[in-house]
Amino acid sequence: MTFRLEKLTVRHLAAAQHAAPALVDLDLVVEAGEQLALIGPSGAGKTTLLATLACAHRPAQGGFSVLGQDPWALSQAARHRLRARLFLAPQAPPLPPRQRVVTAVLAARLPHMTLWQAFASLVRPSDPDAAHAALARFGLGDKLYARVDRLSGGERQRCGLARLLLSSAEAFLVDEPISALDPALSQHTLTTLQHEASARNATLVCSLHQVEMAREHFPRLVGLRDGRIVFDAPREAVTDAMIAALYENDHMQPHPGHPHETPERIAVGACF
Ligand SMILES: Nc1ncnc2c1ncn2[C@@H]1O[C@H](COP(=O)(O)OP(=O)(O)OP(=O)(O)O)[C@@H](O)[C@H]1O
Repeated sequence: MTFRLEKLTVRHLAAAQHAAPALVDLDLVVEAGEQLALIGPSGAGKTTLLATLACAHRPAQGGFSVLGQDPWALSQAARHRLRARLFLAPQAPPLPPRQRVVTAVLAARLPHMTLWQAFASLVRPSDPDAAHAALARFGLGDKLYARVDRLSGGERQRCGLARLLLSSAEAFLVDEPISALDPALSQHTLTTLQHEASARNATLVCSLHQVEMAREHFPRLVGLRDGRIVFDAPREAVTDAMIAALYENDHMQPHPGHPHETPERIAVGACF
């Protein structure tokens, strides 16, 4: 089993005291190698849930285990090792400006390097062929030596996903990976992520705003709204009425427009 949540409640540290928790009483079990999509309106809690699974938010209440361990009962060093077995791909990867794409992609391996190897890899990319192969799978083979601040939004997004291919993570937590991509690239990107997860029997939890893509690609759909799980079902069991209810009056809800947790808090490059 990769994740087990029992009556899990999560509050943002920066949230007002009277504010409702971002996640409330969540019960969720995700088995090793499962692929599921998180869907739900803006502010539902999808990003918070992914960051919680990545051990970036300490839950306020409830039971939580990751790969058989309670991350918050571990020492900091042990939790760091546990995080290195997970990969969180944020919607907008925090790539350092002026860095070359090759260096940014190879940073996925930093958690498994010694300090000396990590330093040396910043000066001279350790394995450009591997970075090229990962980028090529997302159609970015020609950007190996481009500067990350000269990439388009969609290219940056795919550069962040190329990192995932180089990590040795057992679970991929991917936040809206196709929000900046056109329909053809979206299909290709989701398929690539899913193939990679299947090939290494990694768990894949992916938040998506494109409900039809979620239904087409993922065998299990979890609908979140107001921090609660509204449904958790195989795609065949998810009806149009359930989707309509999940998003009902969504257009009336203001977009939260909040800053997410800072990259520093989540980890360098959000790649553990
Ligand atoms: N850093 C933060 N500080 C305080 N509150 C936050 C923070 N990040 C999110 N929230 C609040 O937590 C709740 C869940 O937000 P979250 O970003 O997880 O939703 P989401 O489903 O990912 O939304 P979207 O689809 O718009 O990205 C919202 O009420 C939001 O305002």
